[in-house]
Amino acid sequence: MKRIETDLPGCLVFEPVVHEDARGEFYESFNHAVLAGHGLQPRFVQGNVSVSRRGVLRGLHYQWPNPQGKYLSVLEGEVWDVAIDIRRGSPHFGRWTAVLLSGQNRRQFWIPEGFAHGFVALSDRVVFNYLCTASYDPAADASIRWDDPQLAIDWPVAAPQLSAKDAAAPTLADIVADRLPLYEPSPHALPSDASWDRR
Ligand SMILES: Cc1cn([C@H]2C[C@H](O)[C@@H](COP(=O)(O)OP(=O)(O)O[C@H]3O[C@H](C)C(=O)[C@H](O)[C@H]3O)O2)c(=O)[nH]c1=O
Repeated sequence: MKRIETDLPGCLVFEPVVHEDARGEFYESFNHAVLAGHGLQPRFVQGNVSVSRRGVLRGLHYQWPNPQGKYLSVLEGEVWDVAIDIRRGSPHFGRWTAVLLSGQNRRQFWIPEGFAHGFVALSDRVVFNYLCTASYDPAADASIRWDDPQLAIDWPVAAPQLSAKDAAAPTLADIVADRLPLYEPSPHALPSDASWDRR
C-alpha cells in the first residue's frame, strides 16, 4: 500500500497493490493492519455506496456531533473529491484539498473526523464506496455551500446537479460556532511509537 500525503494535514491517500492474473485483478479495499502501520486505527461502523451521474455534486457534508472519519474510494468512474478542515480551533481551519479518485487509480482517501466532504462526478456513472467511523445521525447531518466564496474551492464543474438540501446549504460564515466540529486529536491516530505491521 503506497501512502500519498495531501496538502491538508490529516488527510491521506493510499494506493493498494493490484494483483492481476488471467481472470482479472484483486486488491484490498481496506486493511486495518496496513493503516495501523501508517499511524491510523479507524474503527468503521458503517459502509455506504452512492451512484451518481456525470455532473452530480454531493456535499459539502459533515456530522456534528457524532463526527465521521471516512475512508473513500471509487469502484467505477471518476470523481474530484474534496475535504475541508472545518474544526473550530484548527490551525488549518477553512483549508481544503482535492484528490482525483477513480476505478482506474483505485486510490483510497482517508478524511478524519471533523472535516467536511464532497465530490463531483466526472464520468457518466460513478459508484462511490466508503466506510465511516460513526453511524449516520440525521439530527447531526449538516451541509456547507459547495461554492462558498470563503472556501473558494476550485471545482472543475461550473454548474453541478445538486440535491435540494445542498442547493439550500449555508456558507461556513453563516454557521454558528457550536454547530461546527471541535479541533481535537483524531481518536484513531496511534501513538508515534506504536509498533505495528508496517507492510
Ligand atoms: C448519508 C446517509 C444518507 N441516508 C439516506 C438519507 C436520504 O434519504 C438518502 C440520501 O441522503 P443524502 O442526500 O444525504 O446522500 P448524499 O448527498 O450522498 O450524502 C453523503 O454525501 C457526502 C459526499 C458525504 O460525505 C456523506 O457521507 C453524506 O452526507 O440516503 C442514509 O440512510 N444513511 C446515510 O448514511
